[in-house]
Amino acid sequence: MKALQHLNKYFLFYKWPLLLGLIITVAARIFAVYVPQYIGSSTDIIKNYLENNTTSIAEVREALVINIAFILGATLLSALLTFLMRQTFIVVSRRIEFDLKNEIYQQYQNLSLDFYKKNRTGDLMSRISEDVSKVRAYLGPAIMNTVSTITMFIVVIAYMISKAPMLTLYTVAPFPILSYAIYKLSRSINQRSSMVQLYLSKLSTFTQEAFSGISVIKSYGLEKENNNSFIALSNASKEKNIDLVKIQSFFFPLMALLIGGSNILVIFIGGKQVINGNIELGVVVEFLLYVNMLTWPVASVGWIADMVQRAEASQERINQFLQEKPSIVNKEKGHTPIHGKISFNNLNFTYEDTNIHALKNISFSINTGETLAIIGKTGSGKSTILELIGRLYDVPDGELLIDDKPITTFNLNELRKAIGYVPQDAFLFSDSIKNNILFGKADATKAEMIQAAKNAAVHNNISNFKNGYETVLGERGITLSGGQKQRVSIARAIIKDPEILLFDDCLSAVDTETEEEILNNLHRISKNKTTIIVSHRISSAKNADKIIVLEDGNIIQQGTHNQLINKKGYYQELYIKQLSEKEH
Ligand SMILES: Nc1ncnc2c1ncn2[C@@H]1O[C@H](COP(=O)(O)OP(=O)(O)OP(=O)(O)O)[C@@H](O)[C@H]1O
Repeated sequence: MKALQHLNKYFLFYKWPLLLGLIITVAARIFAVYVPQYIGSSTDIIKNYLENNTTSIAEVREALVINIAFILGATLLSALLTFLMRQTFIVVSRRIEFDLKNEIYQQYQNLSLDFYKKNRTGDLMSRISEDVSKVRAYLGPAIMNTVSTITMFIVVIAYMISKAPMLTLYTVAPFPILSYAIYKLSRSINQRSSMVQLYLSKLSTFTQEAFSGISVIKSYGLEKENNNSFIALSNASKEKNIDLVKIQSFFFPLMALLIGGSNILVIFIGGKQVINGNIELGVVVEFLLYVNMLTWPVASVGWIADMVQRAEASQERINQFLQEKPSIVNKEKGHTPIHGKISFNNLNFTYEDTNIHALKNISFSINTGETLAIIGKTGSGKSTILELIGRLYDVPDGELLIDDKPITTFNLNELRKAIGYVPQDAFLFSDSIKNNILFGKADATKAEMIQAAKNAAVHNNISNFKNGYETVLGERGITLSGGQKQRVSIARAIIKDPEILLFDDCLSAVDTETEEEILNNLHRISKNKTTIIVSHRISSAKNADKIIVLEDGNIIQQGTHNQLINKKGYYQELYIKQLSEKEH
């Protein structure tokens, strides 16, 4: 139960509704207990009338009517209170579920990039959905049923003992067996339903992949093979479902068997006591009703025990993530204005997970308002430089200075607000183009949005869509071409009007003419900004104030375009190669 202690703060927060729920539950159960008493008493009234005939039929009728009125009243009150009981406990459990999901999501947002590298997306999703659901089952049904069962037990058993102690003993004797049997059965059912869930998620992952990659499947003519794989998976899933149904079918027969056993005991032992004159017939009737009334709570002890165990395991998984500390810590909460000078001094960087030494003894500097181009073969460390400037990773070896101060001395939020970053794989949300651009600045005006799109040379494309900026992208909407995606992503960075602009090979999918147009626009709007352009193309780099050439994590050349084309080396070779490609 240690992991579940995390939920205590929520219990404390919702203590009043929970206390109310407790009072209501106790009251509901007390009223429910009255019903068998009146039924038992009515049986005795009829029995006495039939045996002795001392009372008149009018008196019997009157006594029965009073009893029926009490039965009705107690049932109605108990039903009303049971309704309120659910309203309090279940509603509180839903509220805590909501709070817990928010807590987890907020933690996900705070955690650094390395956390996402270490953990699979499916795992992140299942902890915030399935695990929270299991914890919710503990918060709602489990606690509600526990309170209800305990109350019912105390009230009913105390009453039964006061009426017929021996008969009570015989009546409750099979209960532990019932609880244990249901516990075992619930465990088995839950294990099997976990398997069913697992196969369900395998099936949905499979179909999702198949649909996303449908063009590959079709172009390779693999429809049949794909279909067969689906059938195999689907069959396995069906088997798991059948396994579950088999064990589920035991549930109600087992309950019926155990209730039947208890009923027989009550009739047998109670009947003997009635014959001996120890108790009235009405008591046997009452006990029969109590047995049936207690069966579900008794069964639920086993069910709840399993539910709590599962909730405990789930909460443990949730706590694991909640206790993770972000590897990038914001030490500075105050205002730290950024101008945009960036310096790397003897910087080394190794990715912890792969142990790849991505940057080796890197030193360069770029002043506010200047443009730096980074050229280099694939895997040479270009993106890593940009990620370090965005402080997606911290640098253990060497210096990374912004405005001549260590990057860690800046308020992390302000640093990231000061950066407009266009990643290599332009990611757009399944939302309208407008919202995708405004992601960079939520309160931007329409004119600002259009200007950003014009600067990114994508305004004309967007205007040609039927719904213009309202065009929805992604699964529900249209698919943009690679170049269009890149340009919307550039517009998103530009609209932010940041001090530092980082472009990671984001012009690779646009033609050279459009590239030229965007670069000219950037040159105009980034006069006071620091701009870094990562590219494989000389055309993107040639106008930069400074160019560095990377190879295998080392700076192998640096200078201006004119200096570098006149020096033997990678840049000159690339220049000649791309020049001749252009001419052909
Ligand atoms: N998140 C990561 N975790 C581990 N290793 C990484 C990670 N990102 C990059 N690397 C490795 O670091 C090296 C440099 O990668 P980087 O992405 O910086 O190169 P790049 O020059 O931008 O390449 P490209 O032009 O293909 O984008 C590569 O060997 C790469 O495999």
